Amino acid sequence: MTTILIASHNAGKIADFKALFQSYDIKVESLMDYPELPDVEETGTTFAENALLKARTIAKEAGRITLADDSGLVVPSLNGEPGIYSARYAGVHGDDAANNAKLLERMAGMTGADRRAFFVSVIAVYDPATGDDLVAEGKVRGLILDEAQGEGGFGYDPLFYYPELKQSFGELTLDEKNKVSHRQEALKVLMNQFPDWMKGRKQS
Ligand SMILES: O=P(O)(O)OP(=O)(O)OP(=O)(O)OC[C@H]1O[C@@H](n2cnc3c(O)ncnc32)[C@H](O)[C@@H]1O
Ligand SMILES: [Mg+2]
Repeated sequence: MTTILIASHNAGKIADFKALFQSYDIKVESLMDYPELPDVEETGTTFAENALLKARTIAKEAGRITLADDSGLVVPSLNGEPGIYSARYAGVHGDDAANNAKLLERMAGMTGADRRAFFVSVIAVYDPATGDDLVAEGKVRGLILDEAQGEGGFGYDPLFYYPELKQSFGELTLDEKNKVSHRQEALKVLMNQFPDWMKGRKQS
């Protein structure tokens, strides 16, 4: 079976990809499986720059085709916050509870259309043998709730209300989220546009 390396330490994101890649019959490995690989500092100013930075750095270190996702929540009424800083919005990287609390605080008093938000995922793949890369983007629109709903998912999922299903992402199962999420859309675009890339190449 083909295996793809995902340049991520985020358990929630990795779980999303493991499930998403099942339909392509591709096995997923991540930085959790390779503690010797470095942490990549996200110094880019856009999701795409950071996704490419992570994919390229790890691909070169590992000597393998590598995929990275840079993603986040964008709230237009907060001028795009938390955006590329989503994982470290409240200061500590990966502290979901603190990030969610900060978001609610920043949105206190906002109602109606001001609570609109969207998730973005930019996925980059890099081939260290050729220097080729691929980039694709997905988005999903929703509203930020006044308080958390549901225990599922990760990150901002319990605060992200998805009107089409009348539930928050935190209330959805992994499979339900993976049918509509920004991440599945980005991956679908990537796989449709470049079928040879991951479908055809034999890894490991
Ligand atoms: O860089 P890696 O190691 O992949 O892990 P990370 O958590 O730092 O990942 P990002 O830099 O891409 O930051 C993404 C943040 O955006 C938020 N986020 C992204 N996708 C999400 C999703 O599907 N559900 C909820 N929150 C999400 C969440 O706070 C993530 O930590
Ligand atoms: Mg990160």
